[in-house]
Parts: sequence; structure tokens; C-alpha cells
Amino acid sequence: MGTIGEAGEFGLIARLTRRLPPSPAVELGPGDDAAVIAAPDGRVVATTDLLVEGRHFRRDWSGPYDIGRKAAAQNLADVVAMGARPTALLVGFAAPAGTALEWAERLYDGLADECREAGASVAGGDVVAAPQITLAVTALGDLGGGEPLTRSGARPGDVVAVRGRLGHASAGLALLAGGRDGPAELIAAHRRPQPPYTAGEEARSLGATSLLDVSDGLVQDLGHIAAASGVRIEIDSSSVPVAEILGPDGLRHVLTGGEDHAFAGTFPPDVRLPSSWRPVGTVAEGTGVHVDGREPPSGGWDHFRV
Ligand SMILES: Nc1ncnc2c1ncn2[C@@H]1O[C@H](COP(=O)(O)OP(=O)(O)O)[C@@H](O)[C@H]1O
Ligand SMILES: Cc1ncc(C[n+]2csc(CCOP(=O)(O)OP(=O)(O)O)c2C)c(N)n1
Ligand SMILES: [Mg+2]
Ligand SMILES: [Mg+2]
Ligand SMILES: [Mg+2]
Repeated sequence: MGTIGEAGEFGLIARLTRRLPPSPAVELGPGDDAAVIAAPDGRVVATTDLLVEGRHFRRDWSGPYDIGRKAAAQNLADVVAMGARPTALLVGFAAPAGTALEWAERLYDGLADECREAGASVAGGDVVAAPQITLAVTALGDLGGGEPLTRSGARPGDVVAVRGRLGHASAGLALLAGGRDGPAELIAAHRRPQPPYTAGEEARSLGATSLLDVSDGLVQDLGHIAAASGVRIEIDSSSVPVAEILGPDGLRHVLTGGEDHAFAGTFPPDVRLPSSWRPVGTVAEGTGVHVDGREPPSGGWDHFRV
């Protein structure tokens, strides 16, 4: 039957989730940025992401404060990507017993400050000793009575637009991996993503038909909208914002680099986008993601194919 590595991250998820029973309370289950769970007095948006030392961060590349901010941001962004308001995090924290107490406290300062920025807090968690630092963060959110912005509502003719930095975290990671310590802005972007948390509300008020946060790479993540919506997404590379600071590999970082947690969505053809949203392409009939009319070379993060 092969290995998890052969299946890849998304093959693994598909194999696991088909074994799960349906539940009337699970209005939206695996497959989007977050789940939507019904409750007699409303509904809750829920999502979880792990951060593992050596995989998502290195302690010689990032301090505890930044790791805390990143752990919160990565999860809060998934709530916002559903068009919801983040309310609370639950934090599982595993660390070796020899970890400095101050390191753990700074981690929590980072979690706390990122929560403050998004209007949420930490409502509980768990701690356990383990050989490697691991954070398992669950984020919850409130739809305010509105409908969730899923990955499945894109329609041919829609405009594809992005809000937030793209390629910066990836360029910063490449610099660190190459033993460089600047430009500082890019290194900082790897250490601490800055998702524009108002994007969910903005997208909703602009009539967005789909929305997600870019964690694995713009092309790969738009591929999830294409697959869920049964459409093709066509990106025009000349419209994609490539900041000069990203250097000669800028377009590659923007198209395939994750972890900035920008937001990407689709909007009705007649949308009037404010300047914070950059149109980067259109939705067409078909499948997959094309860049300048062609299937782009593969790229984007898969945990089991690194
Ligand atoms: N172990 C798992 N069991 C059930 N569902 C999972 C599991 N891992 C991931 N998923 C689901 O698969 C979808 C894709 O996950 P992921 O790529 O991590 O989303 P995101 O990039 O938005 O965090 C999500 O809906 C997530 O809830
Ligand atoms: C030490 C280190 N190596 C590599 C990376 C690059 N990296 C790790 S995870 C990831 C993708 C995003 O994380 P993931 O767990 O897939 O989050 P999700 O897509 O579920 O939001 C990337 C680009 C990193 N951040 N740190
Ligand atoms: Mg997401
Ligand atoms: Mg995830
Ligand atoms: Mg991912």
C-alpha cells in the first residue's frame, strides 16, 4: 500500500479522512481552512495546525517570542480565511524538561501579543515533556451569523485577488539556509508572518466567492480553490506583486513560497477592489492553476515530500 511519503501530505489526508463518520454537527469538515461546527446556540469555526522544531522553526534562527507569534498567526489566519472573527486559541505545548522557563514565557508573550492583534486570547491548552519542542494550536472563531467563505465558491469569470505579503517568508528562509543575516525585513518575515487580519471581513464585504490563506505557496493553495470549486484559475504573472527586495528569484518565491499567510480569494467579475487587494488573475472553466496560460513547474510545500 506504500508509505505516507509516497502518498504525500494531501494524499495522506485524503486516505485518513475517508475513514471518518459523518456527524450532523459537522457542517463543514476536512478540506477547507477551518471546519464549521453547529451548536444549538450558534456555530463555531475551528482549525488546528502543528509547529514542530526543525520543521517549522529552528531555535537558532528564531527566538521564542517570534515562534509564539508565528504559532498564533498561522492558526488565526485560518479562522480569518473562513471570513470569521478569531475568538480563542487552545495551545498544546511539548518541550524537553531542560528548556529554560524564560524561553517558555517568551513564547507565551508572542502568542499573547499576536492574539491581541487579532482580538482573541488563549483559552486553555496542555503541556507535556517531549524530546522536541512542538506546538499544537487550535483556533476557534465566530462567523457573526454570516456564511463561511469556503474554497468551493469560485465561478468562471470571477477575479482572483490577493491581500498581504507574498514570497517574503520564503526569501527570508532561503537567506537563513544560506547562512546570511539580511536583508532584515526578509529574515523578520520568516520569523514572524503578518497576516492582514481584516482581510476576512473585507473579502466578505466585497462579495468574495472563495477565500484562503497562503501557507504552502500561492499556486499550490489556489489549486485547492480550483479543485474545491471545479474551476481553473489563471494567473497573469505580470499582475502578481513581486517586491523588489525579494531579488532575482522574487517571482519564484511569490508563486511557490508559503508562510506569509497572505489571503487569496475570488470575487465577482464586477467587483471594485480597494488598492490593498491586488488582482492577479481570473477564474475560468477547467481544472488546475495556470500561470501565463501554462501549467507552472511544481512547487509549494508538502510535509512528506521535502
Ligand atoms: N490529520 C487530519 N485529520 C483530519 N483532517 C485533516 C488532517 N490533517 C489535515 N486535515 C484537513 O485537511 C485540510 C487541509 O489541511 P491544511 O493543508 O493543513 O490546511 P491549511 O493549509 O489551511 O492549514 C484541512 O481542512 C484540514 O483540517
Ligand atoms: C526550519 C524550517 N525549515 C523549513 C521551513 C519551511 N516550511 C515549513 S512548514 C511550511 C509550510 C506551511 O506549514 P504547514 O504546516 O504546511 O501549515 P499549513 O499549510 O497547515 O497552514 C514551510 C514553507 C521552515 N519554516 N522552517
Ligand atoms: Mg489555510
Ligand atoms: Mg493546516
Ligand atoms: Mg501546509
